[in-house]
Amino acid sequence: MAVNQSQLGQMFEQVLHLSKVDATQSVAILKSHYSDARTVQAATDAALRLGAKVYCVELPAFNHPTAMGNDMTAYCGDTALTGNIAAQRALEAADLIVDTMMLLHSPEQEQILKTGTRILLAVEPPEVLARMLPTEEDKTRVLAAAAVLEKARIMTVKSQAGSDFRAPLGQYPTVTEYGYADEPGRWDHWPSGFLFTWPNEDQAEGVLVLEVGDILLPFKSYARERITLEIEKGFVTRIHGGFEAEYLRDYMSYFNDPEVYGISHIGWGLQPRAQWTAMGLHDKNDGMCMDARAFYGNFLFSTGPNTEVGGKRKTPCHMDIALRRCDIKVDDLLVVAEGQVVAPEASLAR
Ligand SMILES: O=c1ccc(O)c[nH]1
Ligand SMILES: [Fe+2]
Repeated sequence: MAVNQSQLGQMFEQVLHLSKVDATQSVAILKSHYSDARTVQAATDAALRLGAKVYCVELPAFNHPTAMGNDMTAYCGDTALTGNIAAQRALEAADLIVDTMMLLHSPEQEQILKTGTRILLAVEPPEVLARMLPTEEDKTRVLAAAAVLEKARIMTVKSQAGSDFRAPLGQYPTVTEYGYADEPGRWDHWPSGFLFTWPNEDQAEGVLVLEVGDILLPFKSYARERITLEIEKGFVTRIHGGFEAEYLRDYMSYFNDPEVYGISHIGWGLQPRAQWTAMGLHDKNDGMCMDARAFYGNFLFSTGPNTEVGGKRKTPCHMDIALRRCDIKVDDLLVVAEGQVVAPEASLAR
């Protein structure tokens, strides 16, 4: 199926309106040659219709010689903006940046946000954007869960498969993603609908067991056999299982950087329109598979960079791993029970 340009333009108008775009605002459309032309056009037309002053910043693509695959989360940190001070200043001048080329997990993104500029990432295929068009109800639910997470001192995750993971919290902030950038200095991603934080440095510990069907990004694969990760002092120390464990070990060791094993963001999915099955219906080059990160009731954990919140780990290897059927507790509150969101009440999808 395909979204027509008129529909896509109307959707962008809705999301940019939620992102507080109006005649008082300037909007920069950040792109590179690989940006989706339909998305760039729709964002530009919508911002103009909302009365904003619109400009485009096009950057020559950046490719690191060691980067593998086309998923934009496969190589994090250095981007087409790295070192391009003039372009960064041009972007910092905007009230809102629609990012169609991916700055996420780069220090430059943090520097731009600190100036008060808002960033909305939109790199998924238009049809995926359409299926998960953000709503104010999404924001209400995600913020309700964030109110619990930001006060928590520990997150624990258990599962029938054998996961038994503990992450002391408090050193890092809670990050929410509800699909639009409506506050000064806010980054968000359309589509999304989940929340996360980072474990205190060097304190996460225990075992995470990927069960058959759990998702590994950027591989864009469903695990077909169990993979067991042992975590000590905030780092993955052992990865065991069969072929898929070997594949994960080999991939991570390729970067030849001990920091790739650090536990990065951890949280859970609250988007009922995101589907666990969606990844199986898309090609690997169709975006970054936000369905996997956002599907309702997942436990999403990740490894590698934590520069997004001022952490010291700037490493290019970023694994996002979504587990089903986990029990997730923040302090003593069970928020997800065997993959079903159970609390807080205001975070439940009706
Ligand atoms: O929306 C996103 C996308 C990727 C990621 O690593 C975090 N959040
Ligand atoms: Fe991630």
